[in-house]
Amino acid sequence: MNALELLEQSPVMPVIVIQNIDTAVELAQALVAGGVRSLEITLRSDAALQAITAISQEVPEALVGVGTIRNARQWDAAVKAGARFGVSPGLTADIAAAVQATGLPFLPGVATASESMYAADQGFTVQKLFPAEAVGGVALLKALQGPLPDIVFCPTGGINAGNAAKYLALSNVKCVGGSWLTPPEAVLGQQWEVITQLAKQACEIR
Ligand SMILES: O=C(O)C(=O)C[C@H](O)[C@H](O)COP(=O)(O)O
Repeated sequence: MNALELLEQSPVMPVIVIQNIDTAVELAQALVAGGVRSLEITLRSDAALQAITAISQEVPEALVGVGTIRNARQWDAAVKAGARFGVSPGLTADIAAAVQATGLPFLPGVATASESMYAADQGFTVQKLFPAEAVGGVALLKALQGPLPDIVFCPTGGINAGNAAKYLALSNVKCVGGSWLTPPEAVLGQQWEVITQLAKQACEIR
């Protein structure tokens, strides 16, 4: 699977923080039950790598990736743990080289035309616009379409059920990312039906 095919899996990619390893597998199952297969597990918690391994072993329908990659060591560790794609808030030369060595789909974060051009130069033409709402959102994406028509974006940061459709209507957007499918209180309270409903609603946006 390449990065474009990854974005075509569902209109929303959940950005997930696993605080308690015991919730990882059931959370993944709840999202998959709602039709969301590609799961970005961020490296923002100590349980993240363990969660990536547990989900990749126990939820075969899920496509598990890693988020918040900030250096090449983290990428290598996540791939070893079972991550099949990666997402980063930005891009460094070291990360680009480490990702290229694995050949796995990867969405580098960009916030400006120059960053987008740098990432494309490194071979990444499918990118995450981050933090989407803060850096210009829909207006910025429309403006980038003229000079950078071949770049495809997954905007993330400040996107929710209320504004996702505006993004998904743009021709240079194939998917949006967001944490709203996994509200911490629903995850900690193990309200899996709530998560499944949020995932179902997300699949209907467009
Ligand atoms: O952790 C990462 O990998 C990031 O780069 C940032 C996240 O994608 C956004 O923080 C999600 O944004 P919200 O949906 O507004 O919560």
